[in-house]
Amino acid sequence: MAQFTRVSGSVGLISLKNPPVNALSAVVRQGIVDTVQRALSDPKVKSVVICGQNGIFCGGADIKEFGTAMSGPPLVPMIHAIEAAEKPVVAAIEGLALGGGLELALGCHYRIAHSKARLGLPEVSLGLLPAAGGTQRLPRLIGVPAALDLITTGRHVTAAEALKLGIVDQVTDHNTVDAAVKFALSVREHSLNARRISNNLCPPPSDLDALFEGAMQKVRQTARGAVAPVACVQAVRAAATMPYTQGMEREKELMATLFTSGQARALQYCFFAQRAVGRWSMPSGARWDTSKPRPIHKAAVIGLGTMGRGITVALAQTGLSVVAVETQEKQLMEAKQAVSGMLKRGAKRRGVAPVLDLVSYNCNLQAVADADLVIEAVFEDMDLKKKVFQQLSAVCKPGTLLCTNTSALDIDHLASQTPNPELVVGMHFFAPAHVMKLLEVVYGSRSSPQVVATAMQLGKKMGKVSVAVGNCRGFVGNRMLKPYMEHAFFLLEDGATPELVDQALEEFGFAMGVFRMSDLSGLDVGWRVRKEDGLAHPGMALGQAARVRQGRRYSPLADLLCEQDRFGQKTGMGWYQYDKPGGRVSRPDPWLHSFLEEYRARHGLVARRIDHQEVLERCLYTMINEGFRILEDGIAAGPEDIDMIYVFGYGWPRHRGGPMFYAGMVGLERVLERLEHYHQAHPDVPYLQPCNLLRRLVASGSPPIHRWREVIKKVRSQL
Ligand SMILES: CC(C)(COP(=O)(O)OP(=O)(O)OC[C@H]1O[C@@H](n2cnc3c(N)ncnc32)[C@H](O)[C@@H]1OP(=O)(O)O)[C@@H](O)C(=O)NCCC(=O)NCCSC(=O)/C=C/CCCCCCCCCCCCC(=O)O
Repeated sequence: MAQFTRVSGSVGLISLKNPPVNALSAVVRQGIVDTVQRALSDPKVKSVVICGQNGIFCGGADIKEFGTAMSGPPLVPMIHAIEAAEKPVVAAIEGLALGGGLELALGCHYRIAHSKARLGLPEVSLGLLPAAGGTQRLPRLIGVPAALDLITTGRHVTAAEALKLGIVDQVTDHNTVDAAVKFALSVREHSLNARRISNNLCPPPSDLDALFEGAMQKVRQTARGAVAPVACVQAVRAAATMPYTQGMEREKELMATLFTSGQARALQYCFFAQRAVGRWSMPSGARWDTSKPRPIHKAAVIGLGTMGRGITVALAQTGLSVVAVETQEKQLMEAKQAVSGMLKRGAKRRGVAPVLDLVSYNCNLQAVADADLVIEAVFEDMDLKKKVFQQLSAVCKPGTLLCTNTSALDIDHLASQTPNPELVVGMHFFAPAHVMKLLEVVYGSRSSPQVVATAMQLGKKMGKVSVAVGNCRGFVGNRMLKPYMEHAFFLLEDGATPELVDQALEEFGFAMGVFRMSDLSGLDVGWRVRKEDGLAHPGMALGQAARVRQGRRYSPLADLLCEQDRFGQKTGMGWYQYDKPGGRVSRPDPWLHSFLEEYRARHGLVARRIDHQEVLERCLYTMINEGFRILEDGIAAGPEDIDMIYVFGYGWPRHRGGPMFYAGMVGLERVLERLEHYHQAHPDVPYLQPCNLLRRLVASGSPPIHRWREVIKKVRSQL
């Protein structure tokens, strides 16, 4: 709703009230329409201030309403009426003015912001564009280049930047509403014509065509198939080339195509899913709102390889004091230099002082004795990790949380090495750990809810999207990666090339195709795991049973490359070739193509034409099938958990919502039918066998994703 009061004799104060962010719901819009009308018709009111309650101006349109039938007064005429008012209207911007909130402010004649406020038009990240006049008013106010930047990236700006750009007229460190009221009193007699942004022309850029071509090229390169950034450029172009009324028509037309698109639905799903994963639960019934995190003042990191260094940086940047431990002096000094460099660069980027003093370095494990939480990040080797856990149990003060950064190992087994398994939890970071947004918090069968809550809260403080998952081989992310990668290998056997598979996946929107990703992370990582599992050892790939292991289809292709030291980028060759070891730019490798031909000939395989659809179906549907198994097993509480893990940790295109959301978009019947088809063709690949939960969802009429949990619950209760 919106409240009206008269203050300082002649200022009508309209206050938006819709906690937590004063989103412009139907009720709020109606409230604004009513109160503006009241202010304009009251002869005692000479000027108007619009503000938001609880220190927040407005977080924009109510995203929850997007999926429902529109009701209440529409935003565009509401903002036009404000702009057309004959009394000066001033926006008092505290906290946030985002999306429709900023568009409302742009319809006002003046804008006063608090110095701590943030402003932006983030609609693009919801698959939309600022369709309440934002694409037409902002370029007229601040010029095309700056408007293109804000609208196509959706980035928020500080009040200081907003002042510099010309979005706001004044910034205050004091009470914003008081400042706005004072300002409103001072301008009550002023002429408003020049203050109505829609009356003005866009400042003409020097070379319009080149500017928009450049902008279009940039968004196409970075958007990975997302359509909203492209529509944003088109809408701003309309502002630069058309009269306001026509520009508004174009804005509306472009918005109409986006509004009902699958991409907008996917991105809005991601917005809510990202928040939903914070409301975690465990199969025991423990939950986020009943489990209190423990205070952490001092943390420790054991093992300062790539992961340990990134974790140290991420922890220190939250303001925690960190003890970083590496057993060898030389490695410790190298790590110190690397961590200090990362902290300095990070601080420079964020315009703050580096927190070098928060990190102390030590070769002696005894130094962690008074830490509240220890993250072990030594080499991925169970025996080594067990030893570290035993030592930590002897050294740490009672009650210290013991966390392991493992990507697949058994948390329960590690916990059993300590006298207090309830204090053990997995914290699976993604490289580089100070940059990547995902954290899998892995609870074991005995992890206490309080420990899970602490790890989740720490993840949040580090700026991560933390997802609580159960303990199984590979947890969620890597467990689903296995069938995905395995299928990519099978596709090579069947006739594809790494380039073809990667192209299909990159056109789908993945940041990187599976083979390019494998070259980046190193083929030796998976090889070591397969050797430990008894699936690979030298010579095995050549024998009679080369393509069958443990009773199922197996592709030894990756093992054969490893046997030739083709570990990917680090050795300058893998699925692709590179200029030099450590090179980043991949090129197709003729050697690899001949190798594949010889391999197929040796095994009597006849290459056939594989198209992009087959690549996507086989790679993605097996991955999705495994996702359903994960839900069935209770390893993830809901599909949102899986989707956020893939969006934030594995380069899944956000505008496709995550693998489980994508399955719903494709249609669960279709996914089931294709899995059945491929399983019939490849009965020796168990991953292709559609899982029970998928069948049950289809049998239940393929409910929308927000209703899957009901079916999941039933399936789990029958296990
Ligand atoms: C920065 C934030 C605002 C706050 O962040 P933080 O403090 O960390 O808190 P959160 O946990 O994120 O949020 C707290 C809770 O608030 C909920 N929330 C936040 N913002 C919104 C919102 N805008 N709407 C609804 N709910 C919101 C959030 O979910 C949390 O709830 P819960 O605790 O999880 O329950 C941060 O939240 C943030 O970034 N928010 C999003 C800001 C944003 O993106 N704003 C822009 C919204 S889109 C917009 O404004 C669009 C405007 C133009 C609309 C024009 C309409 C014209 C329609 C034309 C249609 C033509 C089509 C015709 C088709 C046809 O023909 O049929």
